Amino acid sequence: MELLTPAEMDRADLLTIAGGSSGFALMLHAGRHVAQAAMELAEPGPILVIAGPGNNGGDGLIAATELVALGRTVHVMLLGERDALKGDAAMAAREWKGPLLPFLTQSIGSPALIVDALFGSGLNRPVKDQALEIIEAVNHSGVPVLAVDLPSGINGATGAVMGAAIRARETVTFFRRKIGHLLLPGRLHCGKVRLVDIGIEPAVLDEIRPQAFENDPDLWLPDFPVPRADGHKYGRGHAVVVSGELSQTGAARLAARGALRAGAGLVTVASPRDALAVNAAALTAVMVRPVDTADELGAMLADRRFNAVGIGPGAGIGEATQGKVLAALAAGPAVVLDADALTSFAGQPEALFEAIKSTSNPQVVLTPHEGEFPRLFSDMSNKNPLRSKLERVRVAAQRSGAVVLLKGADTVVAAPDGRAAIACNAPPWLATAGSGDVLTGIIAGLLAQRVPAFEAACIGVWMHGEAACEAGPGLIAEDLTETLPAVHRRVYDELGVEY
Ligand SMILES: NC(=O)C1=CN([C@@H]2O[C@H](COP(=O)(O)OP(=O)(O)OC[C@H]3O[C@@H](n4cnc5c(N)ncnc54)[C@H](OP(=O)(O)O)[C@@H]3O)[C@@H](O)[C@H]2O)[C@@H](O)CC1
Ligand SMILES: Nc1ncnc2c1ncn2[C@@H]1O[C@H](COP(=O)(O)OP(=O)(O)O)[C@@H](O)[C@H]1O
Ligand SMILES: [K+]
Repeated sequence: MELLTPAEMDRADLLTIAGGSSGFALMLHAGRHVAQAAMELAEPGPILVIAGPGNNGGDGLIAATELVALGRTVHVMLLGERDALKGDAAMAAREWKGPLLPFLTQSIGSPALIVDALFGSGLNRPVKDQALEIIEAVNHSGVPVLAVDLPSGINGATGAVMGAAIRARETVTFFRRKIGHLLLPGRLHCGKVRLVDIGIEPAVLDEIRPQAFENDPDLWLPDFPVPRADGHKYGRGHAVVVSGELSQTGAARLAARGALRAGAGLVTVASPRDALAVNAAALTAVMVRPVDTADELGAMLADRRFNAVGIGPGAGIGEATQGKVLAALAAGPAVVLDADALTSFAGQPEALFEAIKSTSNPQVVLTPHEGEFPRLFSDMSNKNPLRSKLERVRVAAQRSGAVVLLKGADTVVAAPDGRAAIACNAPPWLATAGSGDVLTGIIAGLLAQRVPAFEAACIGVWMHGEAACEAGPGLIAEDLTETLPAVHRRVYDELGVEY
């Protein structure tokens, strides 16, 4: 499903109003949904609504009015003067007939639930002074919080904490989720996100054309590769994984098994001769082939049946790996570059980007983690607080000409054309040695089945996260390939494919 920036949400609002609805009607729907969620969440006892000076506060005041009508005791605190409210928020304030408590930490007390309607998508600077004190006091109170639209203090476009932010039990948001609900740290502040309909027609999206999506099957289901009844293994592609030296061959084997489990018809490990015996002894369904140099790899890949290559896990850092990367890009299969394949171009990323842009096959995926990413995009590290992870990855994709996948709990995949997907299905136990190697292999396996690069990266990330959920806590990288069949079955169920 599409993800919106606050600016895109404002356009959705304006297009709806231009179509004949009123802004206040949207606010009434929003406030009522918030009240409904509060009824479900609150234990018996009073409910405190903390309202801010804009329309987020307006939603809170409608919710407060509705909750009283539903028989609850409600207290309201307002930041600023009632008379200073404007537009729809001023109309909402006229609906609230009760008193307003002073905007002080002492007013919080110990309610059954706090409705956080302080700031939503209109947050435009770091919170300070009174608002900051209230946010911190709410977080310290231990009272469950229901956030309206966004936990106050979270930037809806970036997920950043602007000074301080509410930690909510649940967040009710309207029409479509915002990017800040998925990107960290925002996601961690939202609790469960409840998406409600407030009367905005999905048709407005035809005009807004959002380019960010949640990475879930809705986004790529038609591209999911399913073996054909009349097919054979050669029809499912032949992936190659490049192995490192004798002492570091395990990473390539993990990737190779990932490629096979992702559905590649055949997988071959291109192994240095001195590591051939160790690779051959540890592999069964995966084949091995001696390859020491970039020239040898190029010669092997001249056989176009090898249609996808994964390089990087355990490859070794330096000129030898650089050469193999350039040989793979020149040969024309789809390519996924990870780990050492990326680090080998640290300080000279232009050579890599040039090779990517001049390849005859534009299906190239880069899969850095946050440590590797600035080695290629030095001005785009996560130390730069002005750019969100989404923006950083989009810039990287545009600059490199490749699909870029930046790993983490909120893995972002972006294509050079601006499309981007944010994942939120990976459990924390996925952060374990070798799990990234398996991801490289899964993507290579999908590319071998001719899934386009953006979709291959998205499907790979999603399946990897699901495989980790399936394996559960205690997961080691080897488990991921073994739980992938259950993940395939789940996608088959969604596609209605019998098995
Ligand atoms: N769009 C839609 O379709 C719908 C939107 N709806 C709702 O409207 C919400 C957006 O409303 P919004 O635009 O009025 O912004 P909002 O979040 O209330 O904040 C703006 C106010 O806060 C202030 N302010 C900002 N930062 C501050 C700071 N750090 N510290 C202190 N003050 C700060 C800012 O002040 P100013 O910049 O003017 O000084 C202004 O007064 C959205 O989240 C959703 O809940 C729904 O009703 C349904 C339909
Ligand atoms: N906190 C987290 N929650 C969920 N997934 C995570 C988290 N941290 C890392 N991951 C995932 O774990 C994998 C680690 O990959 P990587 O850093 O390449 O490790 P390795 O090099 O050991 O294989 C990536 O898919 C990444 O997205
Ligand atoms: K809020």
